[in-house]
Amino acid sequence: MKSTLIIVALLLMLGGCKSTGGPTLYQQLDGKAGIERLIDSFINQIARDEKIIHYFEDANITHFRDGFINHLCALTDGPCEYIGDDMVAIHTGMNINETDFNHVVELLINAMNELNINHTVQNKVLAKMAPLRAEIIEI
Ligand code: HEM
Repeated sequence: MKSTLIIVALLLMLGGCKSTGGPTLYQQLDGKAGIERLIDSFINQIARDEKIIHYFEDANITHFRDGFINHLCALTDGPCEYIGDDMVAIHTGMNINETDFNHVVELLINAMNELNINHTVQNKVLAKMAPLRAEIIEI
């Protein structure tokens, strides 16, 4: 738990770094099919989590799934254009605190572990997401 938080904090600082050459992160995640598997596992994690599920009480899960898949595809340099609302617009009013944000990141890590995604790739995914936290926490 503690080490996860330290890793997330470090990744926050690394968030601006770009990789050069080689397969895209999208390809390393096994493309669209891999991202779909990951988000399905992530949604299962959220559904089982008593601390987080209440945020999703009024959410349309199919819409959330499609939006998150598309967003992650674009974020990992895949062939997608995210056309949903921006992160601030979506999360405004949810009052997500830092603890819950970190917990959701842990659920995503659980999902990546469940799918045996290697830790180098996991860290790259987290590094892409870390800069978004300011657009999501306590807004
Ligand atoms: C870096 C972390 C996060 C990212 C990248 C992210 C991204 C997204 C995306 C792409 C969507 C769907 C957009 C669409 O409608 O097309 C979404 C929806 C949502 N997110 Fe997040 N999110 C993050 C963290 C969180 C956290 C920590 C929570 C709650 C604790 C949360 C709660 C929600 C909820 C409830 C919705 C559904 C809103 C609705 O449809 O009514 N998100 N998020």
